[in-house]
This record gives sequence, C-alpha cells and structure tokens, in this order.
Amino acid sequence: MIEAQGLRKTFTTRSRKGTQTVEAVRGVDLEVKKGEIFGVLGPNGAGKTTTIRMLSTLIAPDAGTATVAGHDLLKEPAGVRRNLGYVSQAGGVEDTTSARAQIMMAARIHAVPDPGRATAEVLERFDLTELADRPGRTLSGGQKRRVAIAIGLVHNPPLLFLDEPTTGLDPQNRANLWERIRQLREAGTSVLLSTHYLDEADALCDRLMIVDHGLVVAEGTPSDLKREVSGDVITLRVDEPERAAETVEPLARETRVDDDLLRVYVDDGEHTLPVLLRALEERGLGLSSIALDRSTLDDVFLAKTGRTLRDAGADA
Ligand SMILES: Nc1ncnc2c1ncn2[C@@H]1O[C@H](COP(=O)(O)OP(=O)(O)OP(=O)(O)O)[C@@H](O)[C@H]1O
Repeated sequence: MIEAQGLRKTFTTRSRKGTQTVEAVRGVDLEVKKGEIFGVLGPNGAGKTTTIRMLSTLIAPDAGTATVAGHDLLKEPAGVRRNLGYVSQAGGVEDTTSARAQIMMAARIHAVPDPGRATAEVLERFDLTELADRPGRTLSGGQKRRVAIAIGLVHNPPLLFLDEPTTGLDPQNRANLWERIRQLREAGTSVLLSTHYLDEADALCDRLMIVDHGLVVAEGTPSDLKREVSGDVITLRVDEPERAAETVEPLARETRVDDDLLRVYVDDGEHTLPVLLRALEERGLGLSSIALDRSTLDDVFLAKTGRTLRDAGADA
C-alpha cells in the first residue's frame, strides 16, 4: 500500500533571531502492507506529522521516493490523493456547520457519484446519524473525532492516514475509536496512524516503526519488538544503583540505571527474581521497592535511544 525510501524534510524558518533549520525527517524508509494497521510511534517533534504530510502530498519531500496506493508520490500526486483519506491531528471539524454538511462537502470534492447516499452511509457506520444535523461545536470530543474520520472516509479510500487520532480523548472514547479503527481494517482499509501513546501502538498496530529525531530507530510487530529487547523487566529502587547493577549483571541480559531506579532485563523474571534478591542481600544493598513487568514498547524505545518515551516527550 505504501513503499517509501529515504524520505527527508528540513524546515527553515526566519525570524528576528536569525535563520533556524530543523531536520524534521532525516531519511525514513517505510512499508505498509494492504489491510494492515501500521503505526508511527514517537515523542513530540519526532517527525511523525511531517512524514504523514509528505506521504499525503501536503508537503513535498526534499529527498526520497514513495509509491502510495499504487501511485508515484511525486509524479502522480492526484492519483495518491484520490486513493487516500487524511485525518489531521486537529481533526478539521467546523463549528458552525453540521456533520452532514461537512461530510457532504468532502464527498463532492472527491466527486463521489451519489454524495447524499455516501454521506448517509458513513454517518450510519460511525453512529452519527442522530447527531448529523447539529452544528459541529455542539459535539463532544469523541463525536468530533468520529466526524473527522467520516469526512476522511466518505469517498471510500483503500488507505487512511490518522494523525494522532485519540489525543485528548478520555479512556472510553479511545477504546471506542480503537474498535472502529479495527473495524476499518476488517473492511479491508489499510491504516497508517501516528501516535505517541505506547499502549495505543501496542493494542492497535499490526506493525509499527519507532521514530526519534526524524530517524527510524526500530521496526516490527509489537511483540517482535518487545521480544527483541527482552522477556521481562525487573525494576528496583535501590540505595546504590550502580553497585546493585554490577551485582546483578551476571543474571541479566542488560541493566540500566535511571536515578535511583535500576532496570534489569531478563528472559524469565519469575525465576530470576529470587536469585537476584539473594545476590543483593548478600552484598548488603538496601531495597525500597520492586516490580516485575513484561517489557513494553517504552523499554524498546529506551533500549534504542537511551531515553524513555516519556522523557523524550518532556524534552521536546
Ligand atoms: N512548518 C514547519 N516549519 C518549521 N518547523 C517545522 C514545521 N513543521 C514541523 N516542524 C518541526 O519539525 C519537527 C518535527 O515535527 P512533526 O510535527 O513532524 O513532529 P511530530 O512527531 O508529529 O510531533 P507531535 O507529536 O508533537 O505532533 C519539529 O521540531 C517541528 O518543530
């Protein structure tokens, strides 16, 4: 559905302080297969939106090539646009017009043969029929997101781009939207979505890539990525984390110290834990808390970049 190689984009901004350049995307390759949900996971400023905007023809890449829904991104932009739906981060639902009018407008722009019928169908599909004639401003956050997706889907494209679709939604609305995105996949639509939520990437994506500072740092299925990093993580709060790390090193695949926290990556947490605790006790190392978890995508991010995704978000 998408094959892209070496996408790059640098922004130059001029202000009174002088010229600033930001290398937003620094050579991204990506492949999205037909019928899959593919995620672009990364912290704020990683280059997710820029990548999606390039692939949807909204901005021109400085370098790189791509085929999107069977059309060359640079030579056949109209063919690309015809075959995709794009839902931006802000959502693009107007305050004063109704959902029906906004969806109908999108249907006309795409020259859908029977715009009235296509609008009614997509309203029904997204449980919006009852709300269809209310002005946009009266809708809740979750309803607005559904309208935005309906606008992006009214011409029935085989490929849908969703830029951070659940940002700002409460847990119930997020779960509802995840279910709808899964239904799209069942109906045969390929989905490329960006997110900075680990749980979203883990729960929703068939495959994903992790981006940081405009580069792909890892790619694969969520479980492959987690397996690659390790089976389990033991997190200990200890008085002397460096000494503790040295002590448990022979038992671990990898150890990482983060302030007073020591993360120990092991294949089999349950069986390693008692041995590890004995080793710490023998050296008289004090311990104030302990947790055993399956590794998460945050551990993958940490292993690849040396930071956690949360810290990276705070930096940006
Ligand atoms: N039009 C622009 N002009 C200048 N800089 C830009 C422009 N668009 C993006 N950038 C910069 O490029 C970098 C990547 O931005 P981008 O929006 O792609 O990140 P993102 O991963 O989508 O982040 P977020 O999760 O915050 O949306 C950022 O440093 C951003 O400030």
